[in-house]
Amino acid sequence: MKRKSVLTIAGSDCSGGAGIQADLKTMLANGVYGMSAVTALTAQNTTGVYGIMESTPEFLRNQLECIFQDIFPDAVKIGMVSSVLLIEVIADELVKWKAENIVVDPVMVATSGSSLLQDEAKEALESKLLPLAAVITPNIPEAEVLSGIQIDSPKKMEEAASILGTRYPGAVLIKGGHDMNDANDLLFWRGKMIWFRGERIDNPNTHGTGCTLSSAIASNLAKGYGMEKSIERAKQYISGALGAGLDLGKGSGPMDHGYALPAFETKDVSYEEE
Ligand SMILES: Nc1ncnc2c1ncn2[C@@H]1O[C@H](COP(=O)(O)OP(=O)(O)OP(=O)(O)O)[C@@H](O)[C@H]1O
Ligand SMILES: Cc1ncc(CO)c(N)n1
Repeated sequence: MKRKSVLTIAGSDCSGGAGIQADLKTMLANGVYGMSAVTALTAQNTTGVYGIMESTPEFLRNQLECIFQDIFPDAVKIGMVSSVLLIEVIADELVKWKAENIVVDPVMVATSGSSLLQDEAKEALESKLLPLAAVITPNIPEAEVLSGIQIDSPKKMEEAASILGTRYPGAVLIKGGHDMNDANDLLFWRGKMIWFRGERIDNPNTHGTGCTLSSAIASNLAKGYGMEKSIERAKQYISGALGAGLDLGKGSGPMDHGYALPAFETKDVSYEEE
């Protein structure tokens, strides 16, 4: 039996809610075979990022070669890549292997406020990775940095999307999770603006929402859905994962990636604290 496969190139989150761990859980839940090339180990939890240890460029290349030579991914999601040399290796490998359906989440700052991108790497991200993407998925602060304009209204989101959509060949999805009123995301694609309306779910546990959305989009593209359908289904998935109301950790906790999975465990594994 064959299955569509997706590769994530991102950082590890030892607390399991974001990064590689969120990506692989999302891929499993969305019916694709997940693979990972680790760019960095992070020591983090729901309250913050306390350490980063990067992969060497050589070892990242080694991981990518192993993957592409063997199980060629139907889509690739790129998350945290914090240094210029790692960005160069990724761009080089993706071009060499003619990777398709590339989703770039330009991760700059974690939900907890910690920086995940070195200053000089921002330019490399812009010039080397964003041009390879079928879609880029900045949140509002990232879209402000990339477009150079301040975003304080839906009109400004449209302006930033159009600046980025004109600059890069792929689609641009600006995520509205940082808008406190609702959770509407804006897609600029092939000259059209398309709003994806999302009801804001009252849940403070949003660790890893960005990683999860981009992995769900990559999974859907791998399965052959078009761009709009892939985003629509990814939003449905993330709303379900947030709405499931998992509550773990002392800070902004993780979502329930497995909310829609038939689990092997038949006992009810959820419980309320006394
Ligand atoms: N409270 C919420 N209710 C419903 N949808 C939400 C909520 N918060 C975020 N989302 C959705 O989650 C997705 C990710 O958006 P967000 O802006 O949070 O990304 P991000 O900032 O990159 O995430 P991260 O916190 O992982 O860095 C978007 O589709 C957004 O609309
Ligand atoms: C490893 C990693 N990637 C991305 C994010 C952004 O949420 C995070 N917190 N950690």
